[in-house]
Parts: sequence; C-alpha cells; structure tokens
Amino acid sequence: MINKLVEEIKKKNAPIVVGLDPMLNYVPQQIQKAAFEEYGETLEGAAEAIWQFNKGIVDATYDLIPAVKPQIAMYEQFGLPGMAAFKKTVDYCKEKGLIVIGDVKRGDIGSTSAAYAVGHLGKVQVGSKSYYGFDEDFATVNPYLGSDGINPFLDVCKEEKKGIFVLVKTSNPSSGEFQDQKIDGKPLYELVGEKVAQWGEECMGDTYSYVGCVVGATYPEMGKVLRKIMPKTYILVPGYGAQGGTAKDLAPYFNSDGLGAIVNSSRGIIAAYKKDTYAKYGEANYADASRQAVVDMIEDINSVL
Ligand SMILES: O=C(O)c1cc(=O)[nH]c(=O)n1[C@@H]1O[C@H](COP(=O)(O)O)[C@@H](O)[C@H]1O
Repeated sequence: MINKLVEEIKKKNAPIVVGLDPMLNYVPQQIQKAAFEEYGETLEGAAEAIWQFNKGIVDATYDLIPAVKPQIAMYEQFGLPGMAAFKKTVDYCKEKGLIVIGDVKRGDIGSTSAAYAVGHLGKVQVGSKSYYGFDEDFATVNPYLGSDGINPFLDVCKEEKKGIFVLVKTSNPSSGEFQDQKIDGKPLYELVGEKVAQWGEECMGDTYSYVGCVVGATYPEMGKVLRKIMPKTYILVPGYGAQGGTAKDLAPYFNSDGLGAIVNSSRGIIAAYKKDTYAKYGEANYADASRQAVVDMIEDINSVL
C-alpha cells in the first residue's frame, strides 16, 4: 500500500490528504434537515448527515487527491450509527480509488493490539471463515506501550501489504510534556523516531517503508531532525491550516526527491465554506468550496518543494 500511496501522490502531484473529521456543526443546514426529516434528531439522523456531508466532499475532490484520513472519534461520538457511517465512508472512498488512512490511534498490550490490528487492517477468523472488519489501508498507532503494541500491527501489515503511521511528535501545544523530555540527553521523540526507522526496516516497500510516522506541522525544527533520523519513513503531517502550520514550515519534512511526506488538512478543507476566502460559494455549495481549498492547498505545498 505504501507503493500505491507514493504512486498516487506522484500521479496526482498532490502530497496531501483530506481529513474527514465531520462535526455536525460543519454540516450545511439543508443536509441536516433532510437527515432529520428521515431519521429524526437521533444518532441515526446525525450519522446520516455526516455521511451525506462526507460523500459530497469526496465526490468533489477524489480526482485531485491520493488519500483521505477519516478520524474515528468524529464518528464514534454518534455511537453505533456513527461507526456505521465511518465504515460507509471508508468503503465509499476506496470505491473512488482513494487510499484510506484510518485515524484510530490504537496501541495496547500485545494481545489487545493484535485485535485492533485485525479489526482495522486485517481479517478476523470466525469458525472456518475470515472477514475484514473496517478494512482501512493504513492506521495511526500510538507507540507508548513499546514494541508489544506495534509488533501485532507489523504482522498484519506484512500479511495484508498495508501500513501504519506511528505517532512520533504530535502537533498539539502540550505534546512536549512527555515527548520532549530528555533521556540520556536525547528527546523522547528522537528515540521514538529511531525505533520507527528500525521497525520500518523489516517492512520496506520499493523506496519507502510501510511503517510511517506522524510529525506535526507545528514543530518544523523537530521535523527537520526527524526527517534525517528516518530517511525511508513516510511522514504524515497534521497541523497545516487550522492549527497554524504553513507551507514554508513544511519543506524540511520532505526528502530531496520531493517525496516522503503527506500533509493533512481536515477543518481547512471540509469546513472551507465557513472561511472568508471561500464564503462566496455559500453553504449549499460547500463541496465546491472544499474542492477549491484542495486546489489551493496543493499549489501552496508544491510551491515549497
Ligand atoms: O494522527 C493524526 O492525524 C494527528 C496527529 C497529530 O499530532 N495532530 C493531529 O491534529 N492529528 C489529527 O489530524 C487532524 C487535524 O485536523 P485539522 O486541525 O482540522 O486539520 C485531526 O484528525 C487530528 O486528530
């Protein structure tokens, strides 16, 4: 799958991923109204609204982008109907030829991580049969439990030719509380980066490993160091746009081949119609606003490569 991700990024000349993080208050009134007329103001109604919202965005942007990153929390908050909307979104995006990065941030003791890996990337055994659960192409993984939490994901990735993105340095303001702590003079995020490079060596695609990592756009100096520590690791870079990361901060996350990083924007794309720049599209044409925001983001990122 890492080979396909690289191919699609090159083909579309777009090192970006659209984050499908649908909050109900981003969903235009007419979509909410139709969903509530059918299902009432219920969890089912909310799930229908976010699904229709996503579909509009995917239909308007799929030809421009290599990948999407649905964030499971935004679906989970609506209980079982929300989880069904997550699965519907994953399947629809794959039908449209998009690579799906399940932003699930899992990781636990070995046996539990194995179940997460099977549920999101692999197949679960039921008697003599086996079934895919959510079937994303990549999953985000939290490394706090060490190799025990990661190895079961690597096993499933090898079997399924899928991949993971391991949190190394996150974009949020308090990420330094633990991640920047020094151990024998080295910040923890560097130690995690070294480990990610090691895990990645046993999982190589053609040029990049299918063990990727996450480094926030909001810490470009650290991004520069981490790029060197993990030359064969694809970096998923959240924090562009809504969290303040800018294109000029992002050049150090890429290798000299112009590859090696994929930049996420969620609110900046899916709620573009709410921003002054795209307000002219109006709420009813929210998907056109998202398309224009994608075009602008691609141009912005490519301008620094
Ligand atoms: O793993 C992630 O994707 C992630 C890691 C990180 O360090 N920071 C971060 O913002 N994210 C996710 O990236 C998305 C960012 O959304 P926007 O700030 O709206 O673009 C959210 O889905 C976050 O959960």
